[in-house]
Amino acid sequence: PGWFSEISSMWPGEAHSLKVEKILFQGKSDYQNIMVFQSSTYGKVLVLDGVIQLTERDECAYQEMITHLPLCSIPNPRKVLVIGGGDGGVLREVARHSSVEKIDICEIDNMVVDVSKQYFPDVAVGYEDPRVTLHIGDGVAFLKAVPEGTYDAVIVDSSDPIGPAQELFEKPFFELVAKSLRPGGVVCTQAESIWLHMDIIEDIVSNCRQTFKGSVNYAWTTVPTYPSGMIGFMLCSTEGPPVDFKHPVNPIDENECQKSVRPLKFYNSEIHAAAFCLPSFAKRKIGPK
Ligand SMILES: NCCCN[C@H]1CC[C@H](NCCCN)CC1
Repeated sequence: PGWFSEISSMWPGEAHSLKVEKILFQGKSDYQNIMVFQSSTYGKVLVLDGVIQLTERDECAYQEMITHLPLCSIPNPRKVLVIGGGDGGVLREVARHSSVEKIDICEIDNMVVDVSKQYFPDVAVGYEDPRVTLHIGDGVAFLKAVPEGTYDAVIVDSSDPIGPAQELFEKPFFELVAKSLRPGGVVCTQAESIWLHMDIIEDIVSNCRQTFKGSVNYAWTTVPTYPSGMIGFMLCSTEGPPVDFKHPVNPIDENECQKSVRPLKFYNSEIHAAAFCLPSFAKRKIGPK
């Protein structure tokens, strides 16, 4: 009874609110405050330090796009690394790709994993796949220990630059990601909103263009419960076999009902291509040169 409002200095002067039926969990990990509540119209909601991470109703848009934009852009992804993504939703989506043999995930906060398994079983189902290995720790330290050229794809499913994920938006991290990828390997990172954080995005694009010598593209999707109703992604590839992110070479059929979980709710090949179309104000600043 009452309302949750997502008030943050990262989006001054605005706040998205959700009607609360019941608070289900409140706790504090070594890194952040964690809350779960039952909303009236978006299912259960996961909140970290007052910022909405996912809701049962619209998490499909984010988890499917951040996963299939990179994985459908290369012919045969085999080894995949997820940085962050402790809720398990990205793992659920990576598991749809039968070519994948190994899925490593490095999440800094074990409480996020435990809370997701308890309150969001349809999201945390990703942990049940036998190809998954969970590493609890800092993504930068993990990448420093990874042999060069290990992964075909890296997915950086982070929270926002204020908090534990701060370093995942800086150049040294992008350089470590580039080293961990094989030639023609791909990375997809959570890349904020062009309505709210164009300055941050310009820095990210600049750092990526210096670090990834293949292609660098910004894509986006709608997520009703993220501020400004959308979220972007940086799609980059390392030097090597060229990657054309706008044309998925490895399509995943939205009706393909593999042994794994439910059919895709959001992603398909048309929306993959459309995701790279930018409004003019954004094209000028972060569009292809
Ligand atoms: N697996 C879901 C994790 C969600 N990642 C992020 C959670 C915070 C959210 N803030 C949006 C801020 C405005 N761009 C972005 C996605």
